[in-house]
Parts: sequence; structure tokens; C-alpha cells
Amino acid sequence: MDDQFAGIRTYLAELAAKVEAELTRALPASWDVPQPLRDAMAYSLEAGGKRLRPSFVLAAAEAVGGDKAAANAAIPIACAIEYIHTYSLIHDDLPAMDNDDYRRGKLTNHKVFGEAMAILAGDSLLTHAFYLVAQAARSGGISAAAALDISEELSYFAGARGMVGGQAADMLGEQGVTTMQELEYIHLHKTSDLIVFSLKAGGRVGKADDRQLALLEAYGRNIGLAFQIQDDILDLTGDAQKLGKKTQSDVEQKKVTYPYLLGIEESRTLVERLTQEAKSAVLEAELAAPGKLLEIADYLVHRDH
Ligand SMILES: CC(C)=CCC/C(C)=C/COP(=O)(O)OP(=O)(O)O
Ligand SMILES: C=C(C)CCOP(=O)(O)OP(=O)(O)O
Repeated sequence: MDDQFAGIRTYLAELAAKVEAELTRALPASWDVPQPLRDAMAYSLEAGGKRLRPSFVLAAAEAVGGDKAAANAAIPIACAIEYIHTYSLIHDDLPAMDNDDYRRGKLTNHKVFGEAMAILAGDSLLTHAFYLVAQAARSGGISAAAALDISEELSYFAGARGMVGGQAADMLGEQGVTTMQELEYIHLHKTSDLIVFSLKAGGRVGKADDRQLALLEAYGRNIGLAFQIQDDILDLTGDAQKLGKKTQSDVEQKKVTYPYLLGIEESRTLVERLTQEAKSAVLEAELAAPGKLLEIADYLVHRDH
């Protein structure tokens, strides 16, 4: 990838490293739980991944707060969203959903631990995310009021009105014709909503006002949509090795995607437009340090994995 992105890649790698360090600490060895369940949870959490959503939590906290102190306070919330995202990928790969064999460059969770344990590992990751938010307030890292807002929004954006609703619509869409409007609903909910949550939660830790939170939401909505369209493009044109998962999966499952409805070139143009709209929202928000959020937007349009 073009070297113009070296700086933002380093920044994102630093944020991801902060999250990596805490992710397993959030799953303590002292827990008295069945070993296969613990192993199945750790397997997918430690499989890598871009750590995009937790990085958005930290980047938003820093952009609003203007320094790294806010980002450090947001680390448990960053772990919480990665727990939820990881659960969603484990369940998405199950035979009843996308039936995929590879994820993050490794065999999928159910291929290693069996379907029952994969479902339960996902359930445990989801549940534990809310514990992490509560603990962030209990340890004094964030205020109780912020933890309340963040838990409420986590439930909203990850649940039936958010990601789960989007995934349900995606599953139903596989069986019939999907219009542009339905497709936008699917992408906005199954993908944008966790990204919107991440930006708003980071913004809350950085003490954003309501106007800034609304603009961070607009940034997340557009970036999330662009990110999912890019994922659909990469499913057709990308390299399975780099992506760590199978390509041509949408075609095999007869999924209706943006490239299917619009063609690849028009989909790329749309990704560019959504990215510009996302950047405009960040500029309008008058954050203390918006630069990194702008750079991340540009970087994501050009990603190849
Ligand atoms: C409640 C659940 C299970 C939510 C899953 C949400 C989600 C974003 C799945 C991956 O989408 P995808 O299938 O388009 O991506 P990939 O190509 O990574 O499988
Ligand atoms: C929404 C989509 C496209 C699912 C995969 O998300 P990521 O591409 O962020 O997956 P990881 O890097 O976390 O594995």
C-alpha cells in the first residue's frame, strides 16, 4: 500500500497494541470456567484482526479530549467493543449463517471447538462486554454517568435495533430480491452501528458535547457504510491470504451486495463519496485534534485487507 499512509498505519498499530495488551487481561486466568469455553473465547480474541473498532474508541477519545489521557481512560470500552465484534464474527461464520472455514487467517471457531462451544464462546464475549463497561466506572476510569450512557448505547447499537437487526436482514435478504434501500439498512446496521458506537463512546470519554456526538455519529455512519462496501469489493477483487478469509463468498452465497447492484467502479465512487462526507462531519465538529480521524478515513478507502 502507498507509503503516504505509513504515519497513520503506525498510529493505528500503536492503538491496536494498547488494546491487545488489555484484551487477554480482561479474560483472567483465575476465572473458574470450563476450559474449552475459555479456550474458544481466547482463540478468536487472540486471532488478531485489525482492531478497527477499539482503535476508533481510542482515536475519538483523543480527538475530542485533545490528549492521550482520555484515550487511556477509554481502553476498557475499546476492549468491550472488540469483545462484541469478535462474538459477532464467531456467530457470523457458523454453518447456520455464512458457513465459513477461515477467519483472521485461522480456522473458524466452530471448526476448532465445535458449533456448541463456538455459540457459547460468542455468548460469553457478548455478556462480558457489559461487565467491562461497568468495571471501567467502578475503577474510576470513567464516570458512572458515562458508563450508563455507554452501556445503553452498546445495547442499542449491538442489539436488535442495531447489528443483530442488520444481520437478521442480511440473512433474510439471501433468500429473495434485495433493493438498494434494504441493502443500505443491512450495511448500516450490521456494520456501521458498532463503528458509530465506538466513535460516540470514545467521544463521551473525551467529554464531547451533544453536537459533537451527533457529528461523530455521522462520521461513523458514513465510514461504516464505506467500510462494508469496501469489504464487499474486496470479497470480489481481494487476496484471501491478505484478508485472512475466503474471497468470492458473497457470490457463492448469492448475496446481493453493492458491487452486485452497482458494479465495482460505481461502488468505489460511492466509497470515496461517503469518505468525504465522513470527513466533512469531523471538520464541522471542531474537535480539539481531528487530524487522525481524517487520516483514518482516507486510509480505510485504500485498504486491501
Ligand atoms: C449478530 C451477528 C452474527 C452479526 C454479524 C455482523 C457482521 C458485520 C458480520 C460480517 O459481515 P460479512 O459477512 O459481510 O463479513 P465477512 O466478509 O467478514 O464475513
Ligand atoms: C464488518 C465486517 C466487514 C466484518 C469484518 O470486520 P473487520 O474487517 O474489521 O474484521 P477484523 O479485522 O476485526 O477481523
